[in-house]
Amino acid sequence: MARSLGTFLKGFQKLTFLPVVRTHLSQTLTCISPRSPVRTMVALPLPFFTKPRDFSLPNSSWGPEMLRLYEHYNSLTEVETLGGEKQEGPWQRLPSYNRSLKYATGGLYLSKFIQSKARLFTRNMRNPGAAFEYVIFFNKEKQRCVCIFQAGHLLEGPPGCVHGGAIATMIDTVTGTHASQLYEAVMTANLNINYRSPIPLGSTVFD
Ligand SMILES: CCCCCCCCCC(=O)SCCNC(=O)CCNC(=O)[C@H](O)C(C)(C)COP(=O)(O)OP(=O)(O)OC[C@H]1O[C@@H](n2cnc3c(N)ncnc32)[C@H](O)[C@@H]1OP(=O)(O)O
Repeated sequence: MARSLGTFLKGFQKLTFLPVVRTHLSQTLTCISPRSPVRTMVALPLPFFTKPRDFSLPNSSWGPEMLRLYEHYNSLTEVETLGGEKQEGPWQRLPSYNRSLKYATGGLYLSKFIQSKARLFTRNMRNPGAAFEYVIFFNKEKQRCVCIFQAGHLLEGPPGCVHGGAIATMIDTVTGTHASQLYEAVMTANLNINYRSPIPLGSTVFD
C-alpha cells in the first residue's frame, strides 16, 4: 500500500501546474489541471444503463428542518421573468452520485474489481438517513456554497453526538466541492478544525 501511495504521489509530482488555494477554514487545496499530464484515465462502462441515483434529492428520512432549508435554496435555483418564463436562478443544486461516472485513477493502478466496487465515502450507506444526508447549493456569482447536512445515527462519536471525523469529512467534502466548482479537480493538502460545540445526532446543520 505504501508503495502504491508513493507511486500515486510521484504521479502528482510530475504535474506541471499545481496552484494552491487557501480557504477561510485553513484548508489548503491543490488544483489539478485537466491539461496536466495525468497518466492513467480509465472510462468505466456502467454495468447497467439506468440513470444513477442523485443523492442530493430529498428522501423519506429528511426531517422538517432539512426539507425547509432545501426548499428555500431550491426555490432560488429558478426565477420567473416578467413574461412568466422560467430562468436559471442564482443558486444551483449540485447533483451527487455514489460513484464516479468516469473513473480517473490519477496514475494509480487499481484493479478492475476495486474500480467497479469503489463508492464515495459519504454516499455509501444503503439505508437512507443512517449516515450522511446532505445537499450542496452553489452560487457562481457570489462564489458561495451552502451545505445542508442531517447527521444520521451511524455517525455517533461522543454519546448522542456526531463523531469529529464525520464532521471533518463533511467540511472536507464541502470545501473540496466548492474549490472544484471555482477551479478544477482538487486534493486537500491541509485541514485544521476547531470544534466549538457538539452536533446532536439526527440534527440538521447548515453553513
Ligand atoms: C465528486 C465528489 C467530490 C467530493 C469532494 C471531496 C473532496 C475530498 C478531498 C479529499 O479528501 S482529497 C484526499 C486527502 N488528501 C490527500 O490525500 C492529499 C495528499 N497529499 C498530496 O497528494 C500532496 O501533498 C499534494 C498534491 C496535496 C501536494 O503535493 P505537491 O507535490 O503538489 O506539493 P508541492 O510540495 O509541490 O507544493 C506545491 C505548493 O503547495 C504548497 N503545499 C503543499 N502541501 C501543503 C500543505 N500541506 N499545506 C500548505 N501548503 C502546502 C507548497 O508549499 C507549494 O506552494 P508554493 O506553490 O507556494 O511553493
